[in-house]
Amino acid sequence: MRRKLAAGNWKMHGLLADLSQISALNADHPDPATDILICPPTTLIVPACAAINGGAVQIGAQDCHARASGAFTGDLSAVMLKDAGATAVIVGHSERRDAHEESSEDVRAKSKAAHAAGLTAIICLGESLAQREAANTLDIIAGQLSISVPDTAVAANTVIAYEPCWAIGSGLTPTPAQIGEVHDFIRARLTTRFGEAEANGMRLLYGGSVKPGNAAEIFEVSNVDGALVGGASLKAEDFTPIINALKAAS
Ligand SMILES: O=C[C@H](O)COP(=O)(O)O
Repeated sequence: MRRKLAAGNWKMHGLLADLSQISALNADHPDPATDILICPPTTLIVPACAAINGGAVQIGAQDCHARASGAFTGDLSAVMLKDAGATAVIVGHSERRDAHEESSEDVRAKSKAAHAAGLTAIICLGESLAQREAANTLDIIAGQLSISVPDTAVAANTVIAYEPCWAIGSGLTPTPAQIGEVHDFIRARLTTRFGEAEANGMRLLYGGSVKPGNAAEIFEVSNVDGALVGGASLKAEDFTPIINALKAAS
């Protein structure tokens, strides 16, 4: 049985004063039936780990460099993120694929670096609106999946997040049938590549405008093992109902 995962991606939001939101989540979910992960901006990883103080909430990062160290001004390696207290790192988010022109080859290299550092890689995939309207969604997902996921992936170190670009921050969400189609497809592809035992253990998250009001319906969809949540993860009062909906679906 896969453990459910509620992951929050704070993106470029959050100051020291906002650590109180992480403390509140930590206090409200002392022994979660689901895994809870917050990926704050990198500046908050160390103080967030201190705020959690051994509690159940885990702290992750939003990106890493593919190399462990070197002359890469402004970059951070997976080894550094692990050293700071992160347990996971998001790679291949569409905002990085778009704004930083990251390719699926880049994402694979970053995922490999995450694995080598002992971090869980949360590998993001998703189609644009034009690609969905052209009925190319599954082809796009197949291509991103096969290139972005490295051979070092196993159930214990890899999470796949399906995030349709057009659903991110837009208030739009695919129908449950559309989400289920993509998640079932991803599971089948992972099974072909990694074998049933390993693929069955890999968690698949849905991301894109998950809110307290639609979370329960999304978590009923087959092969949805949790969510990667942006805006609604910033406040504990918004994220907690999503976590509770996930627990209820477990
Ligand atoms: O990583 C999170 C996703 O981009 C979803 O963001 P959102 O929940 O604000 O739509």
